[in-house]
Amino acid sequence: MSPTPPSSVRRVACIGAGVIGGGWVAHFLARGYDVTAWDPAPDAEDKLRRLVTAAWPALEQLGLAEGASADRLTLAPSLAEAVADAEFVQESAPEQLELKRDLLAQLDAAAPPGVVIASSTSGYPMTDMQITAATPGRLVVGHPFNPPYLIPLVEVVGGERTDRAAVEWAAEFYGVAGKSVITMDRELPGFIANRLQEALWREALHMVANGEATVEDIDASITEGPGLRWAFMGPILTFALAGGEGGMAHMLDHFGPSLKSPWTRLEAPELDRALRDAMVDGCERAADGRTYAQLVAERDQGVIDVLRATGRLDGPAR
Ligand SMILES: NC(=O)C1=CN([C@@H]2O[C@H](COP(=O)(O)OP(=O)(O)OC[C@H]3O[C@@H](n4cnc5c(N)ncnc54)[C@H](O)[C@@H]3O)[C@@H](O)[C@H]2O)C=CC1
Ligand SMILES: C[N+](C)(C)CC(=O)CC(=O)[O-]
Repeated sequence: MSPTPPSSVRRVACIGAGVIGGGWVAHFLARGYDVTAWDPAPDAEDKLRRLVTAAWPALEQLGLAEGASADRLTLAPSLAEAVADAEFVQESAPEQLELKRDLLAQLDAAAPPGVVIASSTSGYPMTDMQITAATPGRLVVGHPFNPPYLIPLVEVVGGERTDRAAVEWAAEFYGVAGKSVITMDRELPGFIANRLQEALWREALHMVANGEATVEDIDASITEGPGLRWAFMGPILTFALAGGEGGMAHMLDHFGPSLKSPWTRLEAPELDRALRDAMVDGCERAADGRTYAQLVAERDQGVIDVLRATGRLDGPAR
């Protein structure tokens, strides 16, 4: 597969430098890689450098790799120049299927042979994105979580035409680069975590649309409730404890019937203007005057505190 073993990679290209591409750039810089970025927006370089500057204090707290420096970021004038000598490519362009198809085909044409190209897509199966690429075997999904420089998880999965070796190479590379990897052996829309998040998200939208709960109530129901447990113990093992000494068996026998009630609605609500406005207004109230930059700094410190408190600064919890 790739001409470079995962542990020898030094040069990474990040294509698309918005919220997630910029987060990947910050992560790879902090891990000591040389990073070349490309983004067609005229103000992309300013925004990217601002994002990296804002993230750097958090990254310093986590501990920078030897030689890591924000000065090792280069903005390339073209897509082809960005990937010309890359040893790994991370694509983070907008979530539009046609755009991703064209872009991945262009990246495949321009990147050195065998170099693995990963897409940050939040839910498209690679099978649907790789159809126009000349050598689709090296295209994988590497789905991160916001911000990629702090949230360890990456979900790795290939498409029908992806070589198994590319999936294995990507999983190993992300591990070397400090990520916590789940490798999936089949494609699911939304992968694992977004499928779960979407269920919660849909229920939240229904509650706001129907005036059943406010944005603030919904957020507090997670941060003051199950979210505290989920930071270190997953939802399934957590629920096993709900069965007391009887564990999951008692939990299912006791609460299984309520699954049929059902508590959830799970059909996507109509995202009409009224619901959109209610969500936006609710978030403004919840932000309570804090700017985007203040919220990012608060979130970053919160994630670091949780990682530290759960002993995960040096690797994933197991
Ligand atoms: N925002 C999030 O929380 C997460 C997003 N993702 C995925 O990451 C990808 C990027 O999303 P965001 O960073 O949120 O979007 P964004 O809108 O913040 O950034 C997208 C960037 O792509 C650039 N762009 C536009 N056309 C392009 C092209 N043809 N080639 C390269 N770059 C192009 C834009 O100028 C912009 O800077 C999407 O696939 C999304 O699903 C994945 C995990 C979380
Ligand atoms: C909102 N989102 C669906 C793009 C989020 C993700 O894909 C992962 C995350 O960061 O929660």
